[in-house]
Amino acid sequence: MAYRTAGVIGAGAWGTALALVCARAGLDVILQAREPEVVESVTNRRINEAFLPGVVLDDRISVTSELGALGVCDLVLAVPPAQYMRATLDAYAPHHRQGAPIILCSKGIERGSLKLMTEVLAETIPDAPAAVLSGPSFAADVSKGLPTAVTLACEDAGLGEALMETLSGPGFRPYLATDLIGAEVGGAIKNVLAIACGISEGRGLGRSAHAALITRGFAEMTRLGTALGGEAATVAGLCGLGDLVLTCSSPQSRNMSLGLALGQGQTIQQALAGKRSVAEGYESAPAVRELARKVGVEMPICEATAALLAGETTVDAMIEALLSRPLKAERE
Ligand SMILES: NC(=O)C1=CN([C@@H]2O[C@H](COP(=O)(O)OP(=O)(O)OC[C@H]3O[C@@H](n4cnc5c(N)ncnc54)[C@H](OP(=O)(O)O)[C@@H]3O)[C@@H](O)[C@H]2O)C=CC1
Ligand SMILES: O=C(CO)COP(=O)(O)O
Repeated sequence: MAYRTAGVIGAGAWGTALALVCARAGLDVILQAREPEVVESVTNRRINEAFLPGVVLDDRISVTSELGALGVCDLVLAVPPAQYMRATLDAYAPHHRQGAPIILCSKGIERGSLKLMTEVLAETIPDAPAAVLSGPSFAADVSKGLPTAVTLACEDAGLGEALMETLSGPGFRPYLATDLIGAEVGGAIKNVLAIACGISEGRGLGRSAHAALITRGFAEMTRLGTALGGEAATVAGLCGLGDLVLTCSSPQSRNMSLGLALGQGQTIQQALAGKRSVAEGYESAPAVRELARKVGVEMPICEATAALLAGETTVDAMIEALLSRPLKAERE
């Protein structure tokens, strides 16, 4: 089918950047924002001052506070912070147009249930065809039209191909996958690892430690992804390794910059004070730790980061604990 109208749920930086991607691909877009201030800013000034300042939005994008307005959409991108995905989809469910695919674009694991976003979707809007869009993609870069490549995962390869073609544009290249789990795990875990890399950077541990954290972190991500039924090859793609490299390498990342602040000696309260934007690694870390334990997967970097974020340890004790772990074979 030809998709004409896209709905975007969540007008944070990423939802707004993805609305631009859809508009540039020739779709009419309805962007749903929870906050009246965002609706006002987009309606009257054509910018999202709160979450993506300085970027003029395409005329094809209209904004609404009403989830019900998305009932006419041929496809929907869900982009709230992961911990709000369930409540958001529950509220949207009665309005959803039968058969319209939902592309999950948030990166995280639900606390409490320890569920991935596709599982949350299956429990809230069970009939909706699901896809996952994830990869190295800063909203600021994408909104400027800078070249970006992401993974688009969909179990129905035909639908995935249609979505890939619909969303692609000169600066935006989705690559197709069929493994939803691998795609989701990569995006969720890289945020926790980026906090760890930020801590290392903030503490001045050097580039060698940074490379070691990325590599051993990637091993953790792969172990969890495969234990949950995902494929190692997916985790090694844009949605996993690609996003890990991006997020761990740039203070432009909210997660890495949170880690930087912690490594430089700020408390968590100080590091998060006054921030409206979400650091998903902080939000998902307890769920990642619990899930790893539940499925019996060793994830020492994520465990240590979760412990620090929970106030159970200090930066120095965290580093000491990681460096004094028993020596072992690299492939274990
Ligand atoms: N920013 C980026 O570069 C990228 C972000 N992502 C992912 O996209 C997701 C959204 O992040 P991002 O757009 O950056 O978010 P931002 O930090 O820019 O904005 C915060 C978002 O939280 C929403 N929000 C706040 N409180 C609630 C609530 N109670 N219920 C529902 N929504 C709420 C806001 O919605 P509202 O405006 O309606 O208040 C807004 O969309 C995250 O999972 C993130 O990891 C993925 C790739 C890139
Ligand atoms: O997911 C992202 C880039 O792919 C954005 O990372 P941050 O949420 O850490 O800013």
